[in-house]
Order: sequence, then C-alpha cells, then structure tokens
Amino acid sequence: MEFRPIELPIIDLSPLEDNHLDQSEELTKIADSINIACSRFGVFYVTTSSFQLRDQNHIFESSRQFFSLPEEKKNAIPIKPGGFTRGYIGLGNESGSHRFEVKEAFSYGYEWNPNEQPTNSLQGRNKWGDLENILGEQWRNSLNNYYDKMVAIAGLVVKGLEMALGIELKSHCVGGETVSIMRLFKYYPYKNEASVGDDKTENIGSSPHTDWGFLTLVLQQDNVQGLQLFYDGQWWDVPSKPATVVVNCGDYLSLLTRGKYISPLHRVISDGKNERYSTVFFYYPSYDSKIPLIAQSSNELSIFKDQTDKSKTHENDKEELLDVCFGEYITRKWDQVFRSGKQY
Ligand SMILES: O=C(O)CCC(=O)C(=O)O
Ligand SMILES: [Fe+2]
Repeated sequence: MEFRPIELPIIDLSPLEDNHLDQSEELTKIADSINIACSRFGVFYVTTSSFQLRDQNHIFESSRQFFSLPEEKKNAIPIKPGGFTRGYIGLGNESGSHRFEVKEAFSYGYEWNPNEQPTNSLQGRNKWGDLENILGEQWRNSLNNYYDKMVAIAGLVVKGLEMALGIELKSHCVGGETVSIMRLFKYYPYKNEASVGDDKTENIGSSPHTDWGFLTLVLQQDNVQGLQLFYDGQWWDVPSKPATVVVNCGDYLSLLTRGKYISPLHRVISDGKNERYSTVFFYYPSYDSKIPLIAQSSNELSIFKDQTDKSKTHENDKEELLDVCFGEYITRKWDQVFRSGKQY
C-alpha cells in the first residue's frame, strides 16, 4: 500500500540559540510557525546550526556499531521489567499493543554520576556493561554527546513554545533531562499476510500510539521510510530530511495546553525491504509534575490506555492520576509496554 508524504513545516531554531543576536521579528515568526504546527498537526521538523549532517552521520554510525554486535553481547545488558528502561531491548521485548514490534533498541539516558544517589525511579546509571571495552570509550562519549545535543534542542523548542503560548514552561521541565530517555532503534523489514494498513496485522515497527511525555525528538536515517502520522482520517508518511529532527508534542504538553496542541497519533511500518535506523528522544517534564487532567478529548491519548499485552485496550482509571506524579506514572507505563519476547 502506498502512502503520500505529509508536508510539515520546517522551523529553523537557530535564532533561539544563546549566541544569536536578538532579532525579534525572526522570533515572532518562529513562535507563529510553532503555534500553527502544534495546533494543526502536533508535529513539525526543526533544524538548528548546532546540529549538522556530521552529527547525524555520527550517531547512526555509533548505532550501527552497537546493533552489529553478536547477540550474546547485547543480551548481556537487557532492560528489565519494572519501568527503569535502560539497556538492550531485543526483538519482541517491547510493544505498545498486542502486536509484535519488529525492532531492537538500545535505551539510555542522563549519564548519572555513580557517587550520587538517584532520587526517583527514572534516575539511575546507564547500562553500558562492557560495551566500552568492545566499542571503545569514544562510542560511549558519542552517545552521551548526542544525548546532550538533544536536550539542548528540546530546550530551544521549549523556548519557542513559551513564546508561542505566551506562558512560562521552564518550571515544568526542571530536572527533566535526568529522567528523559533516548532510544536507538533498528527496525527489521517484515511481511504481513494482511495488508500493512489493516488493523489486524500482527507485525509492525511501532504500534499506533501517542507519546506520553512533553516532547519527542526523532531523527530518521535518510531515505528509508517508516514513520507515519495519522492526520485528517488517514495515514501519511513523514519523510526523513537530512540533519532535520522531527518534533512531536507529547500527551503531557497536549494536556497542559488543554488540548490546543495535539499529541499526534503515529506509528512505524516497514517498507518490506529495508532495515531502518532511527533515534528517539523522549523529553520529559520534572519527575514530580502533576499530569494536567482535562475533561474532554483526552481518551485517545496513549498515556491513559492500558498498554499491557491484551488484544483490547481500555482506559486507565483517571482517578489514579490525581494521586500520582508524572514520573511515577511513566515508570508504570514503561512497565506496561515491556514484553518477555517471542519469535516472529
Ligand atoms: O522510530 C521512529 O521513527 C518513531 C518511534 C516512536 O514513535 C516511538 O518509539 O515512540
Ligand atoms: Fe512515538
């Protein structure tokens, strides 16, 4: 089945960088573009002078190095159930639905200082195992540098959102970089008996979902299609663009804006031929944030769905959210999508 590409705005965030001279006209233009994109699609592309093609090439090179390792090396650092999602996720170890997600991942976050005690369930040490000995110190540094770059880009987007909404948002994000999660993904081509667009298919790259957090920053390998957006009643391709990051609004941001900004439904499918690499940075608000509840139109958000391994999804009890902070709730969500793995 063929899908058409969607044309999303491309917003250059360079004028928001600290070293840029204040050009208020440019800033107003950015704020307007963000406002329109978030209200209409909940997705847009960003570029910035501090993220170049060499940065993109570098992270995908590091990602390939990891995924090329023998199974036993990757399996030595598995993520575990419980919601602290760092380490290797093998085929079948994660899904947002009853489907089999044909992907592998490496998940890591803020490089926690071993002398410091974590203060919540999303903080803690990355699982490098002995990868440093196998892939070299440079490998780990390149992943950590990439993490920092994505935190910085998320910060620029937050600045832009503050201008677009005319409200202060930074106080929601304090410490968010210590609980956010980076994923390196490798998707495998698969075939389904039914057509790919059919809801009954068993294999998928990533099940249709909305992201739970504040913002998601996706970088796609050039020229391999996979990410799709549900818009105006149908699925559209979101093509990769060199040195350009896809930004999704998350459920938290959508709720914070009382639904003004859309948390878009999206998925990943296979073109049936190619492996696909992407990186996905889930940028979270402060661990202790409360999830803003709104009465209407929030039932479609994945944050409120039960994503455990059942063929039907049903709503979580929203009452529960009144007592639990964002970080604790998200820890449970990661546990919901953990799977013990099976063959496909
Ligand atoms: O790999 C991608 O392009 C997107 C994956 C995604 O949407 C997710 O992991 O939440
Ligand atoms: Fe997503």
